[in-house]
Amino acid sequence: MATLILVRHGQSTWNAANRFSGWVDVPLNHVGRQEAMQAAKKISSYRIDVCFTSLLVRAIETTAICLTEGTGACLDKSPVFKHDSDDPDWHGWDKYEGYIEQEIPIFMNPALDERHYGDLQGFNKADMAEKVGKNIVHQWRRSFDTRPPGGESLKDTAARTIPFFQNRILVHLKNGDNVLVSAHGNSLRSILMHLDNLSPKEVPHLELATGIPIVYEIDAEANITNKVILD
Ligand SMILES: O=C(O)[C@@H](CO)OP(=O)(O)O
Repeated sequence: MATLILVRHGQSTWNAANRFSGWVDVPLNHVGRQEAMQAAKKISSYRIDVCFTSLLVRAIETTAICLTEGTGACLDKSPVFKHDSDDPDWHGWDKYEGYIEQEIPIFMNPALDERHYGDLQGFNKADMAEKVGKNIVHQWRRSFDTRPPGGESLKDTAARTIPFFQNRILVHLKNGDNVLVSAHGNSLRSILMHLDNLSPKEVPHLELATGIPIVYEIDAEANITNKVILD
């Protein structure tokens, strides 16, 4: 038996500004770091053996905060990877009581990057809906096989996330390793569609909140025996 924890990164600066992000490497904002902290507390009772995340800092930073076991490490210093090195208060993780003894591998892979939003990246979602129509924007954002202009559909995203899940993540779960995956709204929607066996008609209704862990219990034959959303 193994545990798979999926968590969408905390709120980013462009989530707060309602802008299409995609592959634009925007960081968490203060709310997002607090959300990641809350996620860390919620999952602190689980042993994490291995992590997978994307190459985008909002997911990487969420992973790091999730591994602090809810101690609050690094919160006031984030963006944790861009702290001011001559900051007199900063001297690394050992400053925090939540220092983790266990070494946990973190694999960062572009297969888990958010869906590419093509020509929409950077634009405000409400403005775009005003310009081209709410239904078209909803199709771009939530349908399975409608591509945003110059971008990826959810189907395109699944074409990279599902093979990665099957070839790189599932092997750990079958070995009994507990896995944390911190990624993005749509890269995770494509994985949940696979795990929950959702149809292309059902998946447009699937929404993932920022920073809310979704926990699956998986047996040695890779069957899902339980699912819980820690909201
Ligand atoms: O802008 C994005 O990259 C995504 C996730 O934030 O937005 P949406 O939820 O609209 O697909």
